[in-house]
Amino acid sequence: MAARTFPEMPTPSSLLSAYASMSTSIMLFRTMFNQLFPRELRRYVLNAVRFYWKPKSSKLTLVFDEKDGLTANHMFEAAEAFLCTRINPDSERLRITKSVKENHINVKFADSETIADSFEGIQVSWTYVRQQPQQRPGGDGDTLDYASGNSSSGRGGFSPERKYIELKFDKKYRETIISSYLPLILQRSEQLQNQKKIVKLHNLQSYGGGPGHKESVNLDHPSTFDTLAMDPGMKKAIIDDLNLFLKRKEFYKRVGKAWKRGYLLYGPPGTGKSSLIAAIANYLKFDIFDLQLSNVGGDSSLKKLMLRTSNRSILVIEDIDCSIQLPDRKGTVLSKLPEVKSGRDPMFSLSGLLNFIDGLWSCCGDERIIIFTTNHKERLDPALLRPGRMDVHIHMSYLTVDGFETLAANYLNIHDYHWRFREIKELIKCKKVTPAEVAEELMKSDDVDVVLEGLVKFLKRKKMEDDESKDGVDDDDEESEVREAKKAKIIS
Ligand SMILES: Nc1ncnc2c1ncn2[C@@H]1O[C@H](COP(=O)(O)OP(=O)(O)OP(=O)(O)O)[C@@H](O)[C@H]1O
Repeated sequence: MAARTFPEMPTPSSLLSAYASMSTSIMLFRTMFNQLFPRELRRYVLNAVRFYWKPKSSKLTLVFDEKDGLTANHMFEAAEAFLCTRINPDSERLRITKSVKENHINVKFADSETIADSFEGIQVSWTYVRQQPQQRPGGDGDTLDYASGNSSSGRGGFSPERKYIELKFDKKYRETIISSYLPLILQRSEQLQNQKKIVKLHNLQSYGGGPGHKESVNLDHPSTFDTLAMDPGMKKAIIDDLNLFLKRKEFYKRVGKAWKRGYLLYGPPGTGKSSLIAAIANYLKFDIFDLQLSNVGGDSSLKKLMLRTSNRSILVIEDIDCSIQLPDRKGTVLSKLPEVKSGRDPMFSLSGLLNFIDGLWSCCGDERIIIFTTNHKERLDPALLRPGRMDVHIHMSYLTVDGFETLAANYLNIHDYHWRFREIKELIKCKKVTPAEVAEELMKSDDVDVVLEGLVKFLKRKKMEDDESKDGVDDDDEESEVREAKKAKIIS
């Protein structure tokens, strides 16, 4: 068998000299390259190579910075509010906030947490990022104003803390996300803000208050449409009307009318006019501006007060017949201003007032509701009652059987039946009694049987007194209704 021959193996010294000459050539080439191509050109070429060779990402990231320059970025706030409703149950870190004025605790997602969401089948992921203040290059130990996040030096220094939210998704859904998902987030966050809104009661006074006088307080009135004792059909009609009003921004613009709605609430005292106003405010989350017309000196003072009201609010003028000079249908003045101070013009006509408010709100008012209340609808200027002036007239009447059931559920927690109900309902049907009177009877004890027995006695007594004093007085006379209800309120 012939012996196998191997090519001649390089010796270690020849390998070493080849390596040395190659290194020398590379160094020589590098030096020549550096000398021939300036640094900027080299960087440019390198970047170009990197750009074209880098694998392209299929993901797009949208960044919602907390601030847009010096102003708050509404999109950041909206995303933050929206994400509170999307927190994963297995989150490991959450932020908790609450301001003194808020009466609830906010649970928010914390830095570095990621939340997954989906929209029309598109998977997206949200990340909250908080960048600590960083020293800028060129800084030489400048101080940082932690309150404002500003550096005290113009050169270098610290960049302030930066908070932002990142939204990542597949690039091909860019249009859908920007034109549909983001508007949805804005809309949801508005709804959430609205739910949390604390309704305020503002007192519109032209003369200002004394020391310690508060112009606005939180409206703590618990009245809602659920707690209101009134005809269920009427309640539904009011809610539908409010909902329609809210939806009709474009409609009002199209027909060239101020986006406002006027309600006239009338009926005897104690039938729930104020409670209905509070229920409307709580339902819409609109602030209430209470205007005492008797305190208003004239047009200019009224204008100033009106300019203090805000959009999405209810302007309330209670007991309109007592606070303004009202000519009756024949033109004679029925009620006078309690006090006419010198220099003021007391001669407001309600129609004039409405014209004035219309004019003002057409140019600078949105989503406004105006509510007048009166115990004497028959005294109002007919011009005010014409269609188109006050859009809805609501008669708050005496307690009905349905209304009693609502009160029994609210005050006594009885939602179905009690053996006393039959007798009580019969008495309510044949005797005019206000919800306020019955509500007061229902609060007299914690014992349901004692309370209902007391109510039966009260209704019987009222019926007896009424039968005795009736003597030909017309029951339909609204004046007598009011007198009677007022008397009952004082006695109880
Ligand atoms: N319809 C109602 N439903 C529930 N509670 C009512 C109703 N009406 C009156 N009440 C009770 O009676 C109290 C007085 O009622 P409210 O002040 O709303 O009546 P009003 O019609 O505005 O009276 P006034 O004309 O004297 O201002 C309320 O705090 C509430 O507890």
